[in-house]
Amino acid sequence: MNAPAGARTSHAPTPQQPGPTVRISPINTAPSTGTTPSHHVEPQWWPAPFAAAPLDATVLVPASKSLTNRYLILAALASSPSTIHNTLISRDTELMLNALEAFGVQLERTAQADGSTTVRVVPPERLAAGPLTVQCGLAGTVMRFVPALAAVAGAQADFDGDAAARVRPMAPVLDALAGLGVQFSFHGAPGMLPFTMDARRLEAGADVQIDGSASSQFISAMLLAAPALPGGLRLRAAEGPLASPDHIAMTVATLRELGAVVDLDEDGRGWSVQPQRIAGFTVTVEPDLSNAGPFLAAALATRGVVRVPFWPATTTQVGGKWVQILQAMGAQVSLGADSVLTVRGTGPIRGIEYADASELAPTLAALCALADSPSKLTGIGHLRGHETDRLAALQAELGKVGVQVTVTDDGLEITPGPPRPGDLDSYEDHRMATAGALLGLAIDGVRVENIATTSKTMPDFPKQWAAMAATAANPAAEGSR
Ligand SMILES: O=C(O)C1=C[C@@H](OP(=O)(O)O)[C@@H](O)[C@H](O)C1
Ligand SMILES: C=C(OP(=O)(O)O)C(=O)O
Repeated sequence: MNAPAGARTSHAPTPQQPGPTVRISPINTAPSTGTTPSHHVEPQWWPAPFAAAPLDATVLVPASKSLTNRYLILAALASSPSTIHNTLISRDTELMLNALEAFGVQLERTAQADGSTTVRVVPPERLAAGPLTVQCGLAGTVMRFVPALAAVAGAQADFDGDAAARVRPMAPVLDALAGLGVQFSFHGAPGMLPFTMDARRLEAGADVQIDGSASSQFISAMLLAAPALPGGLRLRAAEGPLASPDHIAMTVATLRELGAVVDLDEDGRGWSVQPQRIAGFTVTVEPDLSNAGPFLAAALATRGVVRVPFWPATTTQVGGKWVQILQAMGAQVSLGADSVLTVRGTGPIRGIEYADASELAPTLAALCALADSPSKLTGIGHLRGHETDRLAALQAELGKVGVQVTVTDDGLEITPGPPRPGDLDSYEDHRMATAGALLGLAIDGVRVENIATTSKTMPDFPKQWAAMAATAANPAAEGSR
């Protein structure tokens, strides 16, 4: 992964010919009305497709949110233009693209013949220092990563997001930036959105300590900005568990891939990043392996076959762990020389004990709900601060379909029972919505509220899910992009 700066790094096939440059209509980034408590909206119920027979589908999964938003931040900080092939276009990445434009970054989108989008990122000589406004929606990567970018820009910036974003933890990354001389004024609860920051007196950092127990994104934010900070950065995690450690490793790998020099302390809890201007780069974003999860799990849930093309041979995505997880739960999994991952469900689903599932947890919990034995998920206490309190949400929603869920200090114990139909709430949480879809595939009579919330990372989810489910009735049909 240690390619020289500016090297082409290829993860998935690069679109062959650039198509015409067009302005692609942006995904709606406005808060959905359901997040505004004062505004009553009728719930939109989506009848989840039920598969009465095994699936036989191939699903083209769109690009990774986590990699797209990391590459976008690093392209904004680069010394020359970058080209990001297979950029994810979804609510979270539109919010990031909008934020970059506020800092004077020029973006040129090209629609490719294969349906993917290439974004050329042209950073300004100096990032704009505002005053400017950043709308974070419910995107953790925007609300945590962009304040660090604003610090590097020496900017004055207002940050806000959805109602649900205003209760997501922020303080550790803001404290770390305050340690570098950034000033904050909070307009709601201290340490939370909305706030105004003033980074005009940014200082070179000595050692910075950061609490990484509520989200890995605090550490990732500081590391992504680190090469551009005066003097680089020496960062140590404070005592306590590290949330979603795979995402920190992804950040380090992405920085190194683009030529940054990052040294890791022996205990894995400290990072030294040298100051440097990263050169512009060309990359192709991998498919989102976390979003592949519900589709792959569907093979197990229906004792069918699901294939995902362009599966990377090696990856830093936590979703790469689906291979081991699904095998442990009873699936046959193979990765062909053609990079197609094939998952086959042939028998009952086995329960699992699993640590650090991170963003895979809602889908995994739904699969555990369909198993023939209990499961235990640990290392996910911090999911209380995700798009919603996912531990409470999973307990409530799995309970509706007959599953007993105990919430522990750092996870969930899941004991399946006789399944029953139910109406499942999604809490403005894309992964609760996709977990509901998976349950509905196996349990007849499930409806999911506000399936459109999947636009956070996968706007075509309902269409692709329906196409996959339709292969149960007609084994010749293929799930389509
Ligand atoms: O850096 C990232 O891209 C992410 C880090 C993780 O956040 P947490 O550490 O808050 O779990 C993950 O859950 C989120 O979906 C994406
Ligand atoms: C936790 C998630 O998102 P975010 O990047 O908003 O934290 C997620 O996608 O599961």
